[in-house]
Amino acid sequence: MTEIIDGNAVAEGIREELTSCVESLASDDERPTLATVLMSPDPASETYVSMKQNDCEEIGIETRDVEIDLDAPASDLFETIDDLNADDDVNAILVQSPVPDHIDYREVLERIDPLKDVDAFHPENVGRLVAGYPRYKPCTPHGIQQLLAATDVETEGKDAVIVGRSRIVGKPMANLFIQKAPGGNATTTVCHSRTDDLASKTREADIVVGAAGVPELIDGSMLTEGTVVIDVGINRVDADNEKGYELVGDVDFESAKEKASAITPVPGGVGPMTRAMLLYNTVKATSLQTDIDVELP
Ligand SMILES: Nc1nc2c(c(=O)[nH]1)N[C@@H](CN(C=O)c1ccc(C(=O)N[C@@H](CCC(=O)O)C(=O)O)cc1)CN2
Repeated sequence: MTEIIDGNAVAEGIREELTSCVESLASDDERPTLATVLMSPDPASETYVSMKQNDCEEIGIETRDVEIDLDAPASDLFETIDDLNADDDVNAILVQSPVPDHIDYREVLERIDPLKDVDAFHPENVGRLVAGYPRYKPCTPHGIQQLLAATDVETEGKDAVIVGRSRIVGKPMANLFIQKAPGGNATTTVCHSRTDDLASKTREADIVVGAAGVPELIDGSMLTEGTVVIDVGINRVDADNEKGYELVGDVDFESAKEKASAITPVPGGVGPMTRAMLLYNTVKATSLQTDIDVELP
């Protein structure tokens, strides 16, 4: 029987545990605050940011919501980040990606105070992760580690194949999988658009992580019986319904399900975990900044 991994349920459990951390910080007058900055040409970004704000509200994290016009100069965004860096009441900053073409995303990431960088995309935080002593783990790959743990999937000694080499998912996922730590110790291959014969790589895997941003790139014919399949893709494809689109993963769910021992759906798999781990990092950021210990899940 294939297990359908319920990301909403695992995320709900994590939110419940984080609620007591938030209350403990708040009882010391240090209620965590997350600032979200939205200047994104992707219509989906507004939805993601508002979901993140709702999650914060649910567990008692305060939010600051900044929206910047798409055609505003880069200096507007940089001044916003500077102000949030300097604001002692703000513990965590997130600039939703993608940003418009006239903004240098690298400059954005380098501008955010690394202690408030709850996406963990600042070079200092990336460096710490690569070196093996992460301050914050990037939300999506951390969420995947938590999903695998909740499903009792052992990574140690397993062959993990990641399809996609993005800054947000592919690269940090590989770094977490190769760490000498729980949820790591996997023999890890990173595939990408120039990989020859992708199917020959995915067929060798015990765990496949689809994170290429290509709808239904990975199908059942590319998998071996018993593989654990984690689908990171959240692609909006045109559909004849009220919204005008439907969400499709990087994995062809129906055919992959026939081979997988466990598989994440889209929606309801990795997406809710990305949001839950943002809350986790916001709580951790507040704890680090205030020297108040909390017991993170
Ligand atoms: N600054 C960041 N930008 C982006 C990140 C990120 O981690 N940090 N990741 C992605 C998008 N993303 C988070 O921002 C994200 C995408 C989707 C979901 C989610 O919960 N999806 C739901 C379905 C939502 C829907 O109905 O459209 C699901 O899969 O069930 C959460 C976070 C790019 N940008």
